[in-house]
Amino acid sequence: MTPKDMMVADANAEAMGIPRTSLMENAGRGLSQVISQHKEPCKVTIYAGNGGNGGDGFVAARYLLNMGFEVEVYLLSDPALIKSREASLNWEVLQSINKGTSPLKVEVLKDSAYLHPTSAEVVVDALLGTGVRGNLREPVSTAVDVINQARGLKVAVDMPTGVDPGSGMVDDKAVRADITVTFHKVKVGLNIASVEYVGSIEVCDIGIPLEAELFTGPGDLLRRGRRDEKSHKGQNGKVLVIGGSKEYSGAPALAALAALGGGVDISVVACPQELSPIIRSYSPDLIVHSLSNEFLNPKDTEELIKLSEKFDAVVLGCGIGMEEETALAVNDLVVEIGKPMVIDADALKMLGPGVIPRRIHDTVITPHAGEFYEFSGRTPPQDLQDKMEMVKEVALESESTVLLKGAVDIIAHTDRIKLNRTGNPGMSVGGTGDCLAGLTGALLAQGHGGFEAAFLAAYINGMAGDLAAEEYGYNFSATDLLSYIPRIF
Ligand SMILES: NC(=O)C1=CN([C@@H]2O[C@H](COP(=O)(O)OP(=O)(O)OC[C@H]3O[C@@H](n4cnc5c(N)ncnc54)[C@H](O)[C@@H]3O)[C@@H](O)[C@H]2O)[C@H](O)CC1
Ligand SMILES: [K+]
Repeated sequence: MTPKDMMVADANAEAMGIPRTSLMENAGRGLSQVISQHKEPCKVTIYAGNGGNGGDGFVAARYLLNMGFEVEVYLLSDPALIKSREASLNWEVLQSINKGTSPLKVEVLKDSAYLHPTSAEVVVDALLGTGVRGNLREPVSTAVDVINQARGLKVAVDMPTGVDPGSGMVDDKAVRADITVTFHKVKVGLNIASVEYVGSIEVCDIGIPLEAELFTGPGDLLRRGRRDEKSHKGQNGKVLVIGGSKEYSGAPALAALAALGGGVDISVVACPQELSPIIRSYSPDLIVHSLSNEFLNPKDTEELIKLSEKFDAVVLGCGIGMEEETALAVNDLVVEIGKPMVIDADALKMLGPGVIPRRIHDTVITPHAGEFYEFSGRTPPQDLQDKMEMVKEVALESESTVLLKGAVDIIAHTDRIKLNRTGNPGMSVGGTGDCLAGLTGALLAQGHGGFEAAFLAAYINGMAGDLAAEEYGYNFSATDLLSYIPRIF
């Protein structure tokens, strides 16, 4: 997993009720167990940084003492600069252990000049883990040299300090560990980095449940990038919504407004001519592009393909209707539009098999069970596991991300799968699916890949529905839901 995946899993676990102190406790205890499996009680030196990695070291020190080890802990930072509450708490615990009765030495080394070689039989690198940024600064940098010069067994906590947890690259120098004890899952950088740094890898379970990764949670919002402080118009995404028909003028408008709630700078509805004054009248925030006729048809395709070039993502299908000519246009547009695309509602029923695989850009399809059947010819089974398998198969066959909407949304792409359980029975009201499609388009336009855009949109849309339900019970409309979307961000 990437460092970001780890941050998300951690935050989702916390939202599930598992305190960060428990995760750190499990990490430190796991680390001490690995050490005790390799060495009889002896002298251990722990070099600790001011982040969570150092915190794991503080916890391990406590367990090692209980096992009969002699422990010295060097904190390479001002204790006032310890980053997290859980690391601070564990630092305080070390202060309260009686140095007279326990073979423990704790020292603060703010300056590399005070670092000396260690003769300990085990040397622990608890300097930096997944929170490392940029080149190693002092005194951490010198501490890496001291660890590498030591003769004892070198144990790295989570990552050898100096190895980038995402890329596995070593810029200047890194700890050359004999063993790396990593938590929950192997970080991608460990798999890429040379074995001379990583040594042998031991994965330690710290009690993060499967659900913290399988289900979306508030931690997933950490996947969003920061908005550029000097943003100019258009930089945060432009979405084109193609939809609308005689019966359905609200659907494309809801999708376009949801895209604005999702943070894009520009959201345009392209709709049949006779609808455009109606859609314009809904909101001054919407830009409306008139097409030729009373329904989408092949006469419009060339114009739409050209228009789409100005956008970052396209949402196709909301309220588009079921005219035969519309189906012809939809089949062309899916293949010819060279942008990430969300395909929703009626458009899904019109696609011939194998049309989507001819696209080169990310595609997300957002069917409910009925549309899923019309698109794939398969009825989603009741059993969740079986349903997950089926969604995965359809995602593979259609070379797209499939977001099957339901009480539990299932989102699949290649071998990846996510479940989303935000939302409530009030969301069976018409239009909430259009909001979801528009939101997904917004996230695609902002650079998220199809899979991530889809599961984030499902989470956010459901959360917005849950806020609406808090206010109105289940008697809310899609317009009510819309107004809550920005709050979730
Ligand atoms: N993710 C989990 O579920 C758990 C993680 N644990 C451990 O915590 C670390 C991640 O903690 P974090 O505080 O985010 O990061 P670091 O410990 O790596 O420290 C960041 C800290 O270090 C300083 N710093 C950053 N870059 C540099 C640099 N180039 N030179 C010098 N100093 C640097 C800066 O002050 C940062 O704030 C994870 O790896 C696990 O070991 C848990 O305890 C268990 C749960
Ligand atoms: K480390």
